[in-house]
Amino acid sequence: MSDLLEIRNRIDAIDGQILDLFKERMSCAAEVAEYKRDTGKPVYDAARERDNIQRAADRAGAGLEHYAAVLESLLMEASRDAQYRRLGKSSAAATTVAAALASQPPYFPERAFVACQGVEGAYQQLAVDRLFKRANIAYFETFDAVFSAVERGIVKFGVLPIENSTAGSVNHVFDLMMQHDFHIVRTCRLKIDHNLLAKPGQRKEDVHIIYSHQQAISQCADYISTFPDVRVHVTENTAMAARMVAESDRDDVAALASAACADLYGLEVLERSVQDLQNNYTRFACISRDLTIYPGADRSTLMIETKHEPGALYKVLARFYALDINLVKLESRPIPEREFDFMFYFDVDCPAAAPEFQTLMNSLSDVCEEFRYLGSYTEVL
Ligand SMILES: O=C(O)C(=O)C[C@]1(C(=O)O)C=C[C@@H](O)C=C1
Repeated sequence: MSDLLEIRNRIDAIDGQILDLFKERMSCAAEVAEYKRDTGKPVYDAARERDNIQRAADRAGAGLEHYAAVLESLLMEASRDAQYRRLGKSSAAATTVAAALASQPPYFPERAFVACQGVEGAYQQLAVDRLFKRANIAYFETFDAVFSAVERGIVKFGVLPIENSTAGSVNHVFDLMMQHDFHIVRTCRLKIDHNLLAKPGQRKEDVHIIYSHQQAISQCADYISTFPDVRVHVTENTAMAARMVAESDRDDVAALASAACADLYGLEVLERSVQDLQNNYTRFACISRDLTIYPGADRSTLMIETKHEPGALYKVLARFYALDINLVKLESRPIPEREFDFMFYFDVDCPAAAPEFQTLMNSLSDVCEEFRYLGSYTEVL
């Protein structure tokens, strides 16, 4: 058996040779970039890349072809990246981000006219209060109406729930994102405590109907299962549920809603914090029609449609990896009227002004079918 140290010495020597060749390859890339500057040829050449990958796989032979293909892709990834940097080429998305950064306002507004779904007391309203010091709130019946109000300029901002730590993403909101034009300018995270609310004097033992929003029902599923005989009614939001209980002439109904709703609708809290997991948080997005990047924006959201081929998502992820950009959320939603085609939402952790973010914006279109930049923002905790 060979000595480990001796094998490692051989590996080090091989790595040295590979690195020398890598540097040589990268200086060829620089020459190619100059050629492309003079001729106006695009940096990305899909046919050439396909041939290179095939050649590498064939040459590596059985058992190694996959590794060789991945290695060749990574080499070309680095080559493309260096070429983009050298040429200082700016994609439409990178230009948009640069322009927004150049006209950055000094701070996030304290007062605003804001749209949210539901009625007074809904968690969205609590999120608006977390995001703005003083907000005039316009309530709409649906999430779609909130997007439309922002899109049409009726309000400057809209606030929508996007994900919950217990029940997951608010799929409906993600689906609507595909249909509307908007930007995310801030997000916030709110601790959510659901309470069992009923009319004064009502006993928990007599409750036979519970009203609440689907998300709250999911977050309290174990609690609801402790009621021996109860029917669950889904409402548009939790505050609506509280209002229905207050207006009902029955004496066996209760709502799962915020404690604020008890005061608002003259109800009593029969039981506090009844969600299954005490660590229950919801993230809300503050959207606006215009792209504004406020100071401190260190998170961005991208909507990406990948090619329908093996490794398509991997190539996008490799871009983040190559630029050392951390991914904090990845969500996929089916694209309507297309069979098993998906839209991916990525939240990335990277200051909007960082050079690697500019590089990302410049090079994403090479590895995906389409992408939309939804904005860069700060998350308020
Ligand atoms: O051959 C080219 O046109 C290059 O730009 C070089 C290279 C490579 O590194 O091999 C890089 C990018 C292209 O997409 C194809 C190939």
